[in-house]
Amino acid sequence: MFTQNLSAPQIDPAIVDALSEVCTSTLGHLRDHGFPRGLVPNRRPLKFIGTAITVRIPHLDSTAVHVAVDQARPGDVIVIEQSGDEQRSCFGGLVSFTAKERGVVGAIIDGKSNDYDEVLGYGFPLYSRGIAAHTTRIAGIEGAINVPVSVGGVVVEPGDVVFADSDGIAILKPDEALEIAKILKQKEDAEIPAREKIQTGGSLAEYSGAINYFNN
Ligand SMILES: O=C([O-])CC(=O)C(=O)O
Ligand SMILES: [Mg+2]
Repeated sequence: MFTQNLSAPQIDPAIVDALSEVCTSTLGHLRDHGFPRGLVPNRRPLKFIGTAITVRIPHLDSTAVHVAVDQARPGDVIVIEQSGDEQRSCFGGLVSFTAKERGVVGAIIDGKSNDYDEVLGYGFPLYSRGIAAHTTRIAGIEGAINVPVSVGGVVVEPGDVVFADSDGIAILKPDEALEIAKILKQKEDAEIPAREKIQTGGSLAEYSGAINYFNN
């Protein structure tokens, strides 16, 4: 069975601008959910922020990936669940080439990727569970586009904000993203005077508060 829902509205460009100033791991200091686990980037440095187009495929059949990538919009991120099959690749050179041509800014694949050198040559950034020669096929079995999916233990809904950089991936809701970006910027800016103080003999443990736990 194939399901195809319309793509969700795209995220406000102000979200992309605000998040491009900050790091995913700054959010990691502040909360514990929304970070897909076990996925690795195909290059570093890397950074992309965009609107999730989600795809769920069964282990063998990447029919829905090809259809979704064809229909992607500039600024989208393709987010793929492989129904628990982490070993096969559904995303190689031609899929990456097409995605890039459509203006897709990156991909998150809860499976492997292939055509490593070719994808690198296109400069197309993606996160996956690594590289594999064992791939999916166009088998016409089943698949779903723009349904909630699970990647690296995180539920991603169509229209969610995908915020990825060299440190990892964070999945945000559009209505929280601007406020989060502001908090992350404040936190990162606070490190500027801290670095200056440390250079002149100041204490890291005092800055972080760690010292408070060692005062006997
Ligand atoms: O065709 C696929 O599904 C994967 C692949 O090798 C490519 O994208 O070039
Ligand atoms: Mg190929």
